[in-house]
Amino acid sequence: MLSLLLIFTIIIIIFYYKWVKTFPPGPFPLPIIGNLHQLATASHPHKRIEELGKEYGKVFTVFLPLPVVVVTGLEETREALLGSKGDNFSSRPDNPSDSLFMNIPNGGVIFSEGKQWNEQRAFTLSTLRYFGVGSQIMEQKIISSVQALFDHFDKLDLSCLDINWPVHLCVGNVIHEVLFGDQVPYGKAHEMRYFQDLIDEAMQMVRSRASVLVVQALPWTRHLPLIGYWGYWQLRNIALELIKYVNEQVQRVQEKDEGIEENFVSAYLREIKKREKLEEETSFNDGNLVNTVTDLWLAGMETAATTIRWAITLLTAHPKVQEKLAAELDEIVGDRMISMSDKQRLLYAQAVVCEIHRVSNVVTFNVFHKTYRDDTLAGHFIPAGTTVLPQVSAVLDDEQIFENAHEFNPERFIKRKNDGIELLKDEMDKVIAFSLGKRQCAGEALARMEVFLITLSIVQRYRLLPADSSQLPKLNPIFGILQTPKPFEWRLQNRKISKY
Ligand code: HEM
Repeated sequence: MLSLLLIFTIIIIIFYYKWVKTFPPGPFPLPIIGNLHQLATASHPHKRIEELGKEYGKVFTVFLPLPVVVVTGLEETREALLGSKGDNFSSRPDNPSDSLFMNIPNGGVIFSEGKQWNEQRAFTLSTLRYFGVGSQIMEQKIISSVQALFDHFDKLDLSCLDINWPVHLCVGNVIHEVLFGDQVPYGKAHEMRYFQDLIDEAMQMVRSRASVLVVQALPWTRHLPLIGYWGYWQLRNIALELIKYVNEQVQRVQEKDEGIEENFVSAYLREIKKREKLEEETSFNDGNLVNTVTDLWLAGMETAATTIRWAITLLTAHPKVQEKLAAELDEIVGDRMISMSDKQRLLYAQAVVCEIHRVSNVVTFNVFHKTYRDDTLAGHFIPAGTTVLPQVSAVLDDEQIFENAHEFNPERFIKRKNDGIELLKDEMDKVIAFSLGKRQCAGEALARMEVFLITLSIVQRYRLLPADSSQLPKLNPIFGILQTPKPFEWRLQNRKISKY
């Protein structure tokens, strides 16, 4: 009996390693746990992934314990996500931690796939455009949020303050207005503050708990006591609270509360009615409305706000870059409000903002993709249904692409000539912070406008200094779902009295 069991186990192991060989090579996996032991014990799993990329090439497989094909090279990411293969690499795997924020199965736009995703994404992009993303209408919304931030600063002691929360609310208000039609005044933002703290708590849990990784790898463990609670249900409860807030906002729009302008939710409600009349199968319904809006609210607030916090941190740590940037703003914009139409003349600012996106590198792990059918990548066979991780953070950090990648150096995107400077557009295109192709960030145009206008408006108005002049901000990040800067205390010095 024992020898039969042994033979059976050996056969299973032989088949396991034959199956392992059908994927691109990577670190040696163990049966059952794959490479989990190598990643779960790393203090920063996404950095460990980057290191593996150096060992095994730009396309390799880690078993968690199911295979994940990791792509860490720029050319390989372009091959997978752009051109003829782009469609095939655009599906999403069904993963319990990715569905934490789902209100209905396959709901929303970030983690859904197939026809439902197609419909939600197309509607999201066209509605964001309709509400002015990429035009002066959105510019006005952003500037009015910046103005509210400055009015708030005017009431504070600027000799020592933590700008984290005010900046979050400034960015949060832009997406709040797009989605729900109004902004939240600084004096009445207790509820938003509560949700911000809740999101921070969730990020902290994901960062510090091995149980989260265990549930992600072995979804059935979420039904076990303790591991399930720590690794899934506690996070799910936070997600449900956030979904409940979005639900209340949707109701406010439905009941047409006073002061609410035309917004994403009202456009979505109209779309539901339109599709009902057509009597065709559709993913537009109340459940998906809440799901898509939750996706946009969370993705739209956290990533852009964190990038702007990085901008402020990096510019404080690099006073020469800050002063050069302020000088360009003085020369080209002067005292008036900055506008997107200034962008083409603000060449140094463009290089600085591009370097901010690269160095802040906020998305630690990209969202998983999945292939629909068999394919190849960099000469490797990739079977249908394989989970693929286009690890954009590894590209932004790659020393072979960006010399001295760990340094904040906007000059890398600039060619100096006798009569001025020229931007190195091909180099800037390598900063793929928003990923590429069919799944490329749906809020990219909005995020770029926010980071550009908010960062530059702050530098135009204030000199960013450390509250304690003997201490510059530390640049080693806190790793979590996002890579965030460490808390810091600032002194803001008015460069001049603003005229707007
Ligand atoms: C600096 C800020 C931002 C960064 C760095 C960023 C980055 C990303 C990345 C890396 C992805 C995953 C792409 C992939 O699957 O390969 C993504 C997806 C997404 N982002 Fe952003 N994002 C930012 C801001 C925003 C904003 C402001 C919004 C909303 C208005 C937004 C909405 C989305 C959505 C809806 C998706 C899912 C797209 C899909 O699966 O079709 N993001 N973003």
